[in-house]
Amino acid sequence: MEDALQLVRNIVPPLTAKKHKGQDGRVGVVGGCREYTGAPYFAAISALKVGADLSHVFCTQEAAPVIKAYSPELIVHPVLDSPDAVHDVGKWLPRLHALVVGPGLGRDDVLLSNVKDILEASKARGIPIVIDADGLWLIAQQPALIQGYQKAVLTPNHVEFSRLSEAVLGDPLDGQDRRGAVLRLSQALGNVTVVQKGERDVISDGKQVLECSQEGSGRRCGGQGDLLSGSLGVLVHWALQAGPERTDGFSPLLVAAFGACTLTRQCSHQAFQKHGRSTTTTDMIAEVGPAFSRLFET
Ligand SMILES: NC(=O)C1=CN([C@@H]2O[C@H](COP(=O)(O)OP(=O)(O)OC[C@H]3O[C@@H](n4cnc5c(N)ncnc54)[C@H](OP(=O)(O)O)[C@@H]3O)[C@@H](O)[C@H]2O)[C@@H](O)CC1
Ligand SMILES: Nc1ncnc2c1ncn2[C@@H]1O[C@H](COP(=O)(O)OP(=O)(O)OP(=O)(O)O)[C@@H](O)[C@H]1O
Ligand SMILES: [Mg+2]
Repeated sequence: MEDALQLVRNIVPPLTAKKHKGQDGRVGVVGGCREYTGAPYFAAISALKVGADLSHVFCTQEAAPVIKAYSPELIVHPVLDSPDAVHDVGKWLPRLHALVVGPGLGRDDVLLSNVKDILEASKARGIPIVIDADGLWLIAQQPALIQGYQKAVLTPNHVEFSRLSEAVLGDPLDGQDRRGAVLRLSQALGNVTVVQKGERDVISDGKQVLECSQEGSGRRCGGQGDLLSGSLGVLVHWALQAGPERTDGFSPLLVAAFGACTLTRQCSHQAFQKHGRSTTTTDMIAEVGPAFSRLFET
């Protein structure tokens, strides 16, 4: 654990007067619909709190004013259900360092079809993509969408992992061998990085397996996974920018994923110490700064 933490510290960019706004990360979150506005907000604000300079949300028209009202810090585009959705998101892609696809996306067929085309356009540009929540639903329907794309990280929870495993390997989940199951899924997807969240988080790029057992808390309130995927959006950019020499031969995406898991669990731990059973994801987001300093700036 300590060795892997050091690798995360190695990818954190220094804060200097020589940089301009945007250099430490412009992240886009694709998600947010009538039912779910909290999830894309949690992901996008977490990216900012970890250290991205700009955080965009691409959501449906209806969700946009709600998400804007949560925070003046987010740039919110009400485009995902428009007939020109792919064009409207596509014109921002050249300016984005990473995309987080899925938090609060929902499962509407029109939205998923737009997201499919957005994924294709992002891959063509080589943009790193974190796929979570309903984005993983889409991947379970069409694994070919992400097959072999080495700049993708999937962040399934228990149920999402079983669904993917069934779709890709035809296997019901083997609960006994989580490391083997994650390794196999990653290999079958052509070395896409997979983060299986749970009591311990198991991470693999199809070659190596890391486990994160940082102390979290017993609270299982919704939104913690969104904090993880949003944080990972920034860390993936930082890790790729730092390159494999700073990650000691480990895949940069593996190191970024380990960082996001450790950070999320530490936020949960710190928030729980203050708020106990009433802890919510908003309390965890308030801990991102202190948790980050404690883990990665020592
Ligand atoms: N505030 C917001 O806007 C938030 C919005 N969110 C958004 O919601 C959308 C749907 O996402 P989702 O994760 O709720 O997925 P879904 O497939 O409906 O599965 C839910 C069911 O799966 C089960 N289950 C879950 N974990 C399990 C486990 N470890 N082990 C075993 N079972 C487990 C459990 O089933 P049950 O216990 O009821 O049988 C649970 O009810 C997505 O867009 C997401 O981003 C969330 O991000 C939260 C905050
Ligand atoms: N049993 C557990 N014990 C400790 N930590 C856990 C446990 N299950 C999940 N976590 C942690 O909670 C965070 C979110 O994981 P979870 O499985 O709840 O994601 P999720 O279901 O996608 O969340 P969301 O509600 O945001 O969709 C991860 O950092 C994970 O490490
Ligand atoms: Mg989730």
